[in-house]
Amino acid sequence: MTIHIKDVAYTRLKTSDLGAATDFASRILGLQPVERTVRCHGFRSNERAMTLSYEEGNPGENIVGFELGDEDELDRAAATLEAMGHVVRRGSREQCEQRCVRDFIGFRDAGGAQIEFAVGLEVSGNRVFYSRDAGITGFSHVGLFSNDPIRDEHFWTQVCNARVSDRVGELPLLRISQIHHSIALIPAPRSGVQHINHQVQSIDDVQRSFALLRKQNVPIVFGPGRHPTSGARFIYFEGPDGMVFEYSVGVNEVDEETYRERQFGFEPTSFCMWGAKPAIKELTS
Ligand SMILES: O=C(O)c1cccc(O)c1O
Ligand SMILES: [Fe+2]
Repeated sequence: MTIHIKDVAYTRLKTSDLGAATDFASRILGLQPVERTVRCHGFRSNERAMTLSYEEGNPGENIVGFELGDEDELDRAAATLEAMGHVVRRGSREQCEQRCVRDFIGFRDAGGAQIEFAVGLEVSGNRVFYSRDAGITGFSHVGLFSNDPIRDEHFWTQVCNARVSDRVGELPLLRISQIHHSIALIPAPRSGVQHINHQVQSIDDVQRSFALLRKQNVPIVFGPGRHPTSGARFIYFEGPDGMVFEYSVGVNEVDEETYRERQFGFEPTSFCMWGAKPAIKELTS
């Protein structure tokens, strides 16, 4: 039975310098700090209590969490994954509290990426109070490294409910709702989170952040530009430990009845229709 993912929910990032990482998440990225223990700092970007966290550890060991419908769905997902040979861990009470969820399971996908499926994601009664006026409207998608995009696309689309919206060369953009994509699989000889996308309100916000990032000497690795695939106007920049962050606006919605996946060539114009060239090695070679 298909694992029905509702949404991408959170990323949990590890860093060797917690101070610098949390400073970046609030002062540059602009998220709202919400929880702070000695070892772990949480942030929010939408109605949910927590959508991103930093803790001390090996930066390669990041986690991405997805929302499932309910506990039955979670149990079925655990059974499906175990039948496929994955080792599935149930979240402890403490781990659930850290994530602001009622329950979750964690496993490594075939390429070794740490994935979590969670239910009962806590929502905050207070609207988000962003640390800076970046115009963020929410957490929207993740790029995941994949050392075998065909295998991983099969997992997300056959074992789970994702659909292919577009492919750029071997790089599939996968949707789990009407939004053009929530997961991008980036071919690379490694695993884990490659980039984290937040939507912003307008092209003005993209341009304002471009100026701010330059002033703050944050490496801009792509854009400002416009993706011909999703239609979004974007800018990508590099955060702590080499993690790439993207702001974008205007991601197309897909009509499930009439949409047909498209194949783009693996070339710069497929990533940006304005002529910007990515300084991200996985998007160039
Ligand atoms: O928005 C997109 O279409 C897109 C395409 C390639 C790579 C990305 O990160 C994207 O967000
Ligand atoms: Fe993206």
